[in-house]
Amino acid sequence: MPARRIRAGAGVLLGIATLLAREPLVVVAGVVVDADRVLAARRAAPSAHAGGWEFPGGKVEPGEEEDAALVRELREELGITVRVGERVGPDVDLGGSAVLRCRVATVRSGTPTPQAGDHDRIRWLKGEELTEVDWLPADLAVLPDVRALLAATATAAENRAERAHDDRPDNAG
Ligand SMILES: Nc1nc2c([nH]c(=O)n2[C@H]2C[C@H](O)[C@@H](COP(=O)(O)OP(=O)(O)OP(=O)(O)O)O2)c(=O)[nH]1
Repeated sequence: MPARRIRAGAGVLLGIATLLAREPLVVVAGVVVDADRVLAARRAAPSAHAGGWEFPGGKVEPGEEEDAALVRELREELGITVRVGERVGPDVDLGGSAVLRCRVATVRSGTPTPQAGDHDRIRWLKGEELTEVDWLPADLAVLPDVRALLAATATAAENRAERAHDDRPDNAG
């Protein structure tokens, strides 16, 4: 093989290796919604984060899909099985080449209950209650998008209820 082609191939490999090396660690967190409310969890550990409220989740392990990681974390931490949906808000820099990435989730089974000592309280919050808890700093960047999501969900539910009301035979014009 000519030296020029070997050098080109090595360059491509180096480029890929550099890109992989720069891939940040993703902490995937669930914006678990139920109608017009979202689930918030208070961290019990480690001490640097204890007392701070967050969207529950954890680190995506090497080779693991992001949504599978979120399903695993919420099962371990809260004993629920979730369906994972779209991303919410921006990736938030956590320092040390890690980012917080939030995804919508809905509960398929179970009732959220702190399991593994990671959390000591949970709350279901409406949009107007989001400021009632002391969020971890990174999560503040996601709150406007969470508020918008809850507002959109509430509007969609109202529209569905109105349509159902209009469709009832006794309301037919
Ligand atoms: N899960 C989660 N972590 C957050 C949020 N906001 C925030 O700054 N973090 C930080 C706290 C931690 O330093 C890091 C996530 O670590 P973690 O302890 O939840 O992850 P993990 O369950 O995989 O941890 P471990 O296996 O290493 O114990 O991200 C958030 O909303 N959810």
